[in-house]
Amino acid sequence: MNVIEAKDVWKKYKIPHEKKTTLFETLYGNLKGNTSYESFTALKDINFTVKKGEWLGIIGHNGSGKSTLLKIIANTIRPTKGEMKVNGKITSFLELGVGFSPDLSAKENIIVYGAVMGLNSKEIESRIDHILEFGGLTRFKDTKLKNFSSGMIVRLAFSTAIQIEPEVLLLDEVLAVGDLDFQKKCFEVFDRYRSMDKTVVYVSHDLGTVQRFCDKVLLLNHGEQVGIGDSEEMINVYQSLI
Ligand SMILES: Nc1ncnc2c1ncn2[C@@H]1O[C@H](COP(=O)(O)OP(=O)(O)OP(=O)(O)O)[C@@H](O)[C@H]1O
Repeated sequence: MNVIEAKDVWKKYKIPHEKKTTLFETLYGNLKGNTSYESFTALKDINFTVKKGEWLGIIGHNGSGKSTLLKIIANTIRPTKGEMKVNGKITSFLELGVGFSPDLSAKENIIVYGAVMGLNSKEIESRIDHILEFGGLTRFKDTKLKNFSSGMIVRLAFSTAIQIEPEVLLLDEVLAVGDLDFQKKCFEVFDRYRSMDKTVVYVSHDLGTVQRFCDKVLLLNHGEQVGIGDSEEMINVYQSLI
């Protein structure tokens, strides 16, 4: 069964030409209607499928369109052309951090997120301690998120996401924010996910983990799909582009 299906997906962004630095310039420019836009194509004709239980890696240089593609899968942005179909309860790592509220404590954010993901209060309660422990954040359970470092927020986001156990998980550079201890814990979870038939889309510059965990890899270059296939083969193609 295909969990994710991308068909002829294109994404174009509109980039304003003039740089407006003040509110007056922005309003005045808009009134005059003289803002000109340039179209930038971030993704060109992307096609792939991901089956249940498969791990798809997405690799490519900075700006090649990886995060844009992940956002389209997560349905936070829409493709300009084409179609992205997703079957299953999806947790986007990108969205998760964004959904957190800075004025709530770590514990309160977990409760809100769990409720949004459809868990009842008993199910949430039983997971809170483990989530905080996994993220190394037990001491900070009553601290408001606005007092967290960006790394702590990402750790809380990831720990919450994996405990909620989504069917499809989108991961963007999760390991980049953690220390070695956190990375080790992530690998344990990744191993568990692989044995549990979870579907994962993993965007990373860390080619070692991509090769270790992904069944297949999509290589992007300047928004174009260079290829999709065997992880080792695609990593070799990527390295030959450098
Ligand atoms: N909202 C936006 N408006 C205009 N251009 C954008 C927007 N978001 C992304 N882009 C452009 O689209 C291109 C692809 O960006 P994207 O973030 O998807 O790349 P990436 O492969 O994830 O990069 P990185 O490896 O640096 O995270 C970049 O050139 C970026 O500047």
